[in-house]
Amino acid sequence: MSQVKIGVLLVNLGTPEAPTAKAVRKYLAEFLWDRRVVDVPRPIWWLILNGIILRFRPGRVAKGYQSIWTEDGSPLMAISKRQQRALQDALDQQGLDIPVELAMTYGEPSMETAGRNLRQKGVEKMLVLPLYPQFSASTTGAVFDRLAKGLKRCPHLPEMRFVNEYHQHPLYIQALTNSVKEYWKEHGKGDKLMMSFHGIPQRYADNGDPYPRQCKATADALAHALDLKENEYLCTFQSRFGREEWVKPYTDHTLEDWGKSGVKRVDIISPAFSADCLETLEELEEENRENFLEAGGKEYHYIPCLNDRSDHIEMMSELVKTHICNW
Ligand SMILES: C=CC1=C(C)c2cc3[nH]c(cc4nc(cc5[nH]c(cc1n2)c(C)c5CCC(=O)O)C(CCC(=O)O)=C4C)c(C)c3C=C
Ligand SMILES: [Fe+2]
Ligand SMILES: [Fe+2]
Repeated sequence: MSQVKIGVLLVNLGTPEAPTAKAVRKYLAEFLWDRRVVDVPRPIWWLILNGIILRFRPGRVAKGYQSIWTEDGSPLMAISKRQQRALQDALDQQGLDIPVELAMTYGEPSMETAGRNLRQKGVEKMLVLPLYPQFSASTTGAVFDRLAKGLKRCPHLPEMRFVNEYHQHPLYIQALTNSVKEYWKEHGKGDKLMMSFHGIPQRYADNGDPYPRQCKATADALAHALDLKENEYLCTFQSRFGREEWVKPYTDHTLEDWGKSGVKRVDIISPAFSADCLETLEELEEENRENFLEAGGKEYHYIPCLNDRSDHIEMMSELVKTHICNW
């Protein structure tokens, strides 16, 4: 390894500062104005976003955040901070002098704040690790854009490396496998394992976004590691937004079909999220549970995200070491 100091920038999406309509409006206004997320031409989108979405959605979504909010704030933020500290400890314990900072694509801590902190610690080479196992232009691509924007006025750029994805990394698949096996050991095994990934519009996939293909590859690798037969698991997509078609099969529709067709127990895991968040704790734990049970299902088991599990942190540490090799 070189003598020049290397630092790690861990990045996730961002979350509202409070579970209030005002804070959610501020968050959604920034997030949904990003062309990587919504690519509708700006004048039309400005009217829809400001005239409709930011008027009605924040109040409803704030109620969702209220139902999952913790003493340490939004789960996504609290867990991301724990991940940052745990990765820092893991690198320290290996005798590696590599500072780790956390940044969010939207809101705080911003790329500017985190970058400044790394610079103050003497970092000249920066490894950017977006915590999205599957590459999507709407998430990983947005990290890249936001980073470039944050560095626009920087007079001396750090040298950079960027982790695009790790959807089939053996330690990622291993950590997912461990979490499912541990869950089954404690709670027994369901009739089916649903692997529910956050969706994207089908049009984005048609235009070349590799995300759904990588989600399916993750799902198959996990099923293989768990020794599941084809009819024992399914890769589905959740969290639709807007009216256009999103990648299928849809999580909610599938759960309804399964409930109606006599599937008694479903176990559900969401491998695209490195930390539990609104989309898992509210949409999967609460909303979709109800969908399945109302359709006739009997038992619904949500398996938590990898969060700050030690095997997840070990995977991050290995990713860091591999990507800084010969630098
Ligand atoms: C895991 C990867 C994610 C992809 C891919 C993704 C794509 C994507 N998302 C939206 C719109 C919304 N997503 C929202 C919440 C949200 N999304 C992700 C991750 C991915 N999104 C996370 C981790 C979260 C939760 C944040 C939290 O605070 O807990 C929301 C906000 C909630 C709501 O209003 O429903 C929106 C909106 C689009 C349009 C998109 C792909 C184009
Ligand atoms: Fe999203
Ligand atoms: Fe959602």
